[in-house]
Amino acid sequence: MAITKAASLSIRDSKSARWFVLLTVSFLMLTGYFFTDIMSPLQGMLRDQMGWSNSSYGTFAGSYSVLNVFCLMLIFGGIILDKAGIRFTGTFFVGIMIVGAFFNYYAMTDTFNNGGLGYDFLNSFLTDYKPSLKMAMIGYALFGVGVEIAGITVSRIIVKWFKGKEMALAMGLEMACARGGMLIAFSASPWMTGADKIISRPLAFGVILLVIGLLAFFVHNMMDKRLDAEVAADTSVVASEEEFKASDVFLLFKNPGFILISLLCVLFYSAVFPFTKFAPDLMVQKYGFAEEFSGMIVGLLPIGTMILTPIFGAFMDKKGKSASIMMLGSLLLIFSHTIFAFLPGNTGFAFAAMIVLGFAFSFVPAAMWPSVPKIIPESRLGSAYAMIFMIQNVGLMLFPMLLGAVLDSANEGLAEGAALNYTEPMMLMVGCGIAALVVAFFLRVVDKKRGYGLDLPNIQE
Ligand SMILES: NCCCC[C@H](NC(=O)[C@@H](N)CCCCN)C(=O)O
Repeated sequence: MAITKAASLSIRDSKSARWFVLLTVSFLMLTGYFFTDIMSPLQGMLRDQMGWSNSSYGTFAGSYSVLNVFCLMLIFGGIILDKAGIRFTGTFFVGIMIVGAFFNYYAMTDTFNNGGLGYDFLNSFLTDYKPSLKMAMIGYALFGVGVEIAGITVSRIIVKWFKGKEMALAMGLEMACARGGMLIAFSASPWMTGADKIISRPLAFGVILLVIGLLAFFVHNMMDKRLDAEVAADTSVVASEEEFKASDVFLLFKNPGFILISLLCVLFYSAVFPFTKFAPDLMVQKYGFAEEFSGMIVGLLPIGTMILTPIFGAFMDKKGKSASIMMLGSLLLIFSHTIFAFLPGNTGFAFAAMIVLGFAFSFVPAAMWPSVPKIIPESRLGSAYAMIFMIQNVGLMLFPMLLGAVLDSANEGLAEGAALNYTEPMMLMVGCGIAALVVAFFLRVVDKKRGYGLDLPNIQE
């Protein structure tokens, strides 16, 4: 439903109400991102205790996106969101997220690995893959559907409450909270396994946190219901019902701005999230950090972005320049990965590269997500975010698998106990950065030609 004219004040005009709504959904995303990265600093333990190779670990990390890509789950999610609304879609898919997380937890328990429910079945086929890996992949794939559609729903919620107001700041703050979840996962997960290194412990905590996130979403639902009731009762609001058709999804591809922003999204994020899956191990292997601290070094990345994303968001709300900032962010991405790939394994370089990556990972998301409503009409935003996420998920599926496979093949025949060489996997990341920069350049050109206003401020006076 697109609101074409709002005459009287509504609950969304109350600053405290809309910021409170933001708090509830941001907390939900924090819990989701926490679980997403909960296994990332445990790659070494998974190798030692579960017998997972680097390729197996990469396949697990990529399984996050398998259902999203092959079963088009994000497209269905976007259509459900546009048809059934925010409250139903959010609640249902947060539920899926919790179920998936529970399976992922179960895969790591002794109960399962000592022949628990499903073990024999999963052990009966594709015997090269451990049952723990298969069960974890089923869980993570379901979780990936839930958390991605929850993310699309949250983007839609922020547009609903903040359009024409502090939208980039709100999106920046929501992403900052989500990064807070990553930070806790990277720094706390290895410690949570305890002295006896029990992998299932942090996962159990993650499942409980997700349930609390669902409760926070219920609070949002109450506020959303009130806003909808106000809109329905306000006769001065003309709501134009644009009936959504599945074929509309294809219309998105007639829009060059949409194509370029989707491409930028997949290239940029493929060089960030898949990298973070391997980054703690990179810190151990290349820079010689202890396993317990490796996650904390990677945690510098979300810390930086938590501070910078809202600041850049607020800047773009007032001053604009989003298209140019996306180019700058892509350039910094190349610098950072070049340091990881080619400079010596000196800890100073590790910190420097992480800080540069922090700037890149703040610039591009802060500029890109609030740019989507400037390119796509509000009635199709659910489907547009869904399609962008779906294209992005192709990268999130392939790149961890590729990184794991390249890492294994580059280190074939390595002496027992010798450090893994990460140069080749990191060259892949540099390649993504270069391609992202080229796409960001064309996006800026197309913006100038078509007048999307990407370089204009978000706040309408
Ligand atoms: N309101 C902005 C939403 C996008 C934030 C963006 N998240 C994604 O792109 C997700 N599709 C992928 C998240 C993967 C890790 N959980 C972000 O920058 O985090």
